[in-house]
Amino acid sequence: MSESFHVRLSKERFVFSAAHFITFNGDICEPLHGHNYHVTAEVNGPLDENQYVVDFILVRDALQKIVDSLDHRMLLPLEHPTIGVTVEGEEVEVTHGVRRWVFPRQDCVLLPMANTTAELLAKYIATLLLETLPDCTPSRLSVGVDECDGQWGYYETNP
Ligand SMILES: Nc1nc2c(c(=O)[nH]1)N=C([C@H](O)[C@H](O)COP(=O)(O)OP(=O)(O)OP(=O)(O)O)CN2
Repeated sequence: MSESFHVRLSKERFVFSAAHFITFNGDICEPLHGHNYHVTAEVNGPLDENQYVVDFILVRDALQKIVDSLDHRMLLPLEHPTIGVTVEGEEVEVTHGVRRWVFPRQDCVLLPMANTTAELLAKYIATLLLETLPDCTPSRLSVGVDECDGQWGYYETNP
């Protein structure tokens, strides 16, 4: 018989409201728009001395901090092949072809990813979560990001 345990954190307050745009199908670029993103996380592993996979509270508080850091921000990809993102003092200039936007630096989150899709945002959040919880070494971590009422992108890792 094989058995496994996991915990899942899926709370109403794991929400961030942020603006973004992505490109798709080559070089089609969305207009700037926003989402109320929802986040969930699932952690697998053996039980510890408390009979926990991991303390809900630790994961809850770490995930909440990450979610809050993305709330009310412009999400910008630093590794996009055709979206240019340049920090100039207190401003961020963003270009794509002939289009150009300028945002206050403090309103932006500059993200190490090629496109701000739900999938890559889920990977970013999972990576930060593992960094924030060095004592948590799950056999599997899955993070989901919902862009709009049921359109989830997931990232899963076996660290
Ligand atoms: N697999 C993915 N597919 C798509 C993603 C993604 O991140 N992963 N993202 C998008 C777009 O960002 C788009 O904003 C989402 O599409 P849409 O449902 O049209 O979003 P709206 O906020 O406009 O929702 P409405 O219900 O139409 O108001 C596309 N695909």
